[in-house]
Order: sequence, then C-alpha cells, then structure tokens
Amino acid sequence: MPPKRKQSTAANGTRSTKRARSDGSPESPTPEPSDSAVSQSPTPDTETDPIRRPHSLAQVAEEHGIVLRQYYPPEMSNQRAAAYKSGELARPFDRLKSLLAERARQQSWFQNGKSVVMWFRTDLRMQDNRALDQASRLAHHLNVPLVACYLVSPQDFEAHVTSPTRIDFIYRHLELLRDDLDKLDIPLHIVDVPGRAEVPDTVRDLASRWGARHVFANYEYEVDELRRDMKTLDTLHDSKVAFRLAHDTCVVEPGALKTGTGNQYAVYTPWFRTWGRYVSSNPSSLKLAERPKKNHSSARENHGDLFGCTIPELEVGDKWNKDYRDRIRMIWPAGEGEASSRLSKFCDQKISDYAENRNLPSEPNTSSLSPYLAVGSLSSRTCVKYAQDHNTSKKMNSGSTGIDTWISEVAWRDFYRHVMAHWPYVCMNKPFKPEYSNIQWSYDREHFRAWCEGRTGFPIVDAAMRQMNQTGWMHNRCRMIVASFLCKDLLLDWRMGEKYFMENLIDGDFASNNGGWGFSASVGVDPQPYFRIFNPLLQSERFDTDGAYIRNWVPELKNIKGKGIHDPYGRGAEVEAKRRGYPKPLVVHKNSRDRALNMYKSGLGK
Ligand SMILES: Cc1cc2nc3c(=O)[nH]c(=O)nc-3n(C[C@H](O)[C@H](O)[C@H](O)COP(=O)(O)OP(=O)(O)OC[C@H]3O[C@@H](n4cnc5c(N)ncnc54)[C@H](O)[C@@H]3O)c2cc1C
Repeated sequence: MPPKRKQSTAANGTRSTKRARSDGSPESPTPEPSDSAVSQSPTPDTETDPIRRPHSLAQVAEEHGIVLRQYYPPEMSNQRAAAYKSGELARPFDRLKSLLAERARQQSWFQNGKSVVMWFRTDLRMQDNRALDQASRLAHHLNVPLVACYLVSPQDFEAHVTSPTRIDFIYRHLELLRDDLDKLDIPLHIVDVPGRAEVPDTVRDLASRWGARHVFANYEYEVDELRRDMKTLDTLHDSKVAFRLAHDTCVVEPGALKTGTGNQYAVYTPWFRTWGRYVSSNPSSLKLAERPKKNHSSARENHGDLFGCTIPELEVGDKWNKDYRDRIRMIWPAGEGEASSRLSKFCDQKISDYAENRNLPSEPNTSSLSPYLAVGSLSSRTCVKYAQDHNTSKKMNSGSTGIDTWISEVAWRDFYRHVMAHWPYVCMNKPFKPEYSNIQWSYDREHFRAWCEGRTGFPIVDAAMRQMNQTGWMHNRCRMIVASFLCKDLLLDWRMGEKYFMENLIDGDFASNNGGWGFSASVGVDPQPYFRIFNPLLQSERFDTDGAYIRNWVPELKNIKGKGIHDPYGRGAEVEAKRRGYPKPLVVHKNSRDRALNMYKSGLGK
C-alpha cells in the first residue's frame, strides 16, 4: 500500500517545487548518448549562450526558482535547442518510435505468459482507451488474465509541479477505476515508486511477478515520459517482455501532419485545416476503442491479493485544507461517468451557442471538461466524435458554427502536443524561439505575489486569479488576460506564471499550459508574426460587460455599479473600493505597454 502523500506548501500556498518536464536530469532514467556531443561539451560557448553566460539572465531565473539544477543540468542550452530544431539531434519522440520498431523486430521469442499487463498513466478510463482495448484483446486471445497497474511517483509529481488539486483528482479517479475494473474481475494494483528512476525496474518486477510477457500503455509525449519509456522498453526487452505503446491521447498522432514542404506546422490555422482533412479521410482516427472484456473468474483465485488495493490520499496541509478540499471535490466530482454526462449535457445545451458565448466568463458557457481530459477520464476522440454526431450532416464542417468551433478548440490540445513532440526543448524551460531567452524579465516578488493572490488592482485580473485559487480552474479568456498581464504589464518572467498555473490548476497539462503561456507571452508558436498586448480594461469591458464575473470573485467590488467595476480608481468608485480594502492598480497600463515593447525590442536586439 502506498503511504499517504504529503505536500509541502510554501507561505503563499504554492508547493515549493519546480516547473514542468525536465531534460535529462540526474534522475532522468535514460542516458543521453546521442545528445552528449552537443549538450555536455566541456567548453561551453559562454559568449553566445545566455544559459551559460556568467551572471546571465538565465541564472537570474534560476535564483527565482524557475530552473532548479537537480532537474535541469547545464546541458539545457540554446545550442541544444537549436540542434533539436535543425534535426541535428534526434528528438526523444522519434527515438522512442524507432526503438520500439527495432525491439519489435528483435522479438522472435514471443511467449504467451501467464497474464497481460495494462499500465495506466494519464488515461484513467475504461471507455475508448486504446492500450486497454489492445491489452484486453490479447489477454482474451491468450486466455490469460488482464492485470492493471498504476505507479504513484511522488518525484514525478514534484518535478512536474502537479497541483494538490490534480493529485487528489487522480486519486479519486483511481478509486472509481479500481471499482469499475473489479466488476470485470480485473485487478488494479497501485505501487508507490519513491524515486522516478526506479519506474522501469518496477514495471519489470511486476511483469515478472505476474508472469507477464506483454505490457501495454498509451504514449505520453513529454520529454521525461518519452525517456522513461525508452528505458522501460529496454529494461523489459532484456527480460523478454514486450512493451507496446498506443497513440491515444491525441485525435491525430504527433508527426502525422506535415506542411507542403514536409515540415511540422508552427501556425495553428493551416495546421487545423490539415488536421480536419486528415480526420475526414482517416475514419479510424475517430474509431472508439472497446471496453475491456471480463477476466475469467479464476483471476480472483490467482491474483486475489491484487484486488481491493488501498487508494493513496493527500494529507491535509496548508493550502490543501479540509474546506478547500471539500469545495474542490464538490465542484469536480471524479470519474468517467461524470465526464460523459458533462459532455452530453454540454453538447445538448451549450454547444450550438459556443462560438458566440465561449469568451464570456461569467456564465458556464464552455464544457468544463479540461480536468477530465487532463487525467484521461475522457478522450479527445470521444469529444470530437460525440460533437460531430450532433451535426446533422455528420461531417466535420457542416455549418454548425458552435460545433465546428468547439472541435477546433479541442484540436488545440493536439496542436500543442504535436509542437512539444517536434520541438522538445519547450519542455526544457526554453521559449519556442531561443532568441526570446535574451529578454530581461522582472522578478519583482511583490508584484508576483499580488498577481498570484488577485490583488493587482485590475479587477478582471484579480477575479480570474481568485477563480483559479478557489476552484482550481480558470476560464480560457481570463487565462489569456492574466498571462498577458503578468508578462506585458508586470514584465515578469512568463515561466513564473506558467509554474504557478501548474501548481494550482486541476487541469494542469504541460503541453496546453506551456502552449498557452508561450502564446500569451508571444514567445511560443503561432503568435510569432505579431506581438500583442492585451489592454486589461478593454478586455474586461468587452467580455465581462456588466461586471458579473468580477462581482462574483471580488466581493470588495460587489456594490459598485456601472463602468466603475472595471476600473474603480479611475472611474469614480474610489471611495467604495478604498473602504472595502481593494488595492490601487499596481501599474499604469499605458506606461507598462511602452516598457514591454522596449523590453521585447531590446531583448531581441531590434
Ligand atoms: C495561459 C494558458 C494556460 C492554459 N493552461 C491549460 C492547462 O494547463 N490545461 C488545459 O487543459 N488547458 C489549458 N489552457 C487552455 C484552455 O484555457 C483550457 O483548456 C480551457 O479553458 C478549459 O475549459 P473547458 O474545458 O471549458 O474548455 P472548452 O472551451 O469547452 O474546450 C474543450 C476542450 O478543448 C481543449 N482546449 C480548449 N482551448 C484550448 C487551448 N487554448 N489550448 C489547449 N486546449 C484547449 C481543452 O481540453 C478543453 O477542455 C490554457 C490556456 C492559456 C491561455
């Protein structure tokens, strides 16, 4: 039984961990022989590489906890990013794919084994789970039981800055998954793995204990996970156990869509057109996988000790106090049943007006499915298929703007995964364009704390941050507003915001979060040709016109009527705002805008 999880929390309620996916950390399971020529050069180019330059901006970022060296060794350089970009370095995704193919060719020793293993990761569901379907079919074919496992890795949670909210959500899903599998006489075994580097050996030991010759799982496309899987593949292979990975989390697998010149798209709109064509001409991409078959009842006799495992629990701590936990659990019930009912309710009631209403945060106009997609209790394939089936013509683009728009939003999830698999350095604290590393960000702690706590004096920003702090979720429009505000009004390093989001979101998902921050800070894919700075006041007036969203989340302003709600100190509501302790604006937007433009220009040498 895994021990209870304890989260260490800092004074501001955030976990004192670092940012998301790492790159070849000392604990990273797989050595990086092919990268070493570029990455581990004994004489780093300190002139041209800001990551290595003494007293560089990157070192400042490290001092502020963005890059922690126990996970990010110095090899994480601009030079290395450029080598990935040019293709000089093989991408982890491509390397895993070719290693899988190579190992499959070498497996002349195919054996049935006494069981088949399904390793659950970010796919906590029975419905439409490709690896689970494949594992179940093979177990049935070989007439052996299917045994499922889930590995709890606290170091991974820490390295990936997984929020307590999300960890609890995962645990709640595991409980339901265990009970659902139990009804099919399939045991779910949960193992605690203290060190992340021990994962491959643990999987091998489980397979050996259960006499399994086949382990199935779904691909995860983040760098750490790809490397873990390369190591697992070799470890299992050495023990004559086959490791099979299925593409499941994306509707279209990474690498499948190319520009006319055979490259990966960096701009969403043409990518999405190709995505739509691909899905239409490949009906299998929307073919839903079957639920697993029931095990023979002898599975209970042979693997009786594996049934009814204890589910880990988060210890109540600083932020994760009982009130907060109860609120989160009420807002976000776990399970694929809940995910399915949200999907059908949304498609029945909201989807047709989605295009007009999706940007209005005061009402629940969007699906609120992101937490379920993030833990994998719902597949994006199911979402697209279900939405498409609401189209009368059953075509991808049938004239229902609401449905088409929603599908195009779900596709953003695929897009960012494609980007991450092709440009893996986005997992390494690097902006998409390496030259953006030269921007001189601010690290003003007071400003950052005010932003985190929703006390900037910009009501729309504060409402949004408080929504996230209280519910673990934030509306998409507001995510863009607060992200733009952090890096273009406060001029803070966007990676501080990216990390804070991961520490607090229930739907924290590396690719979508990194993509969203990169987009908002103009350092990611897509917005490269232009540079935009949101005006928080105009955004507030446009998308929360009557101020209902602000009043809901900023109670100090609930009595303010009219336009003063968007800018109490600038529009005659100063007395009430002051009386209720609402802060004055931290900055003057116009001045910040000019400073941001200068900062970006000088960072880029323009
Ligand atoms: C700075 C920033 C950070 C973000 N961080 C995350 C994150 O950690 N996890 C996450 O799931 N989404 C993230 N997003 C994307 C988006 O804000 C959320 O997916 C969306 O708000 C979830 O609400 P919903 O489920 O009601 O979405 P809906 O509008 O109903 O959309 C349906 C689904 O499509 C996907 N989707 C929609 N918009 C996007 C998008 N822009 N990028 C990627 N996927 C999208 C989501 O899976 C979503 O659940 C971020 C966006 C920004 C701007």
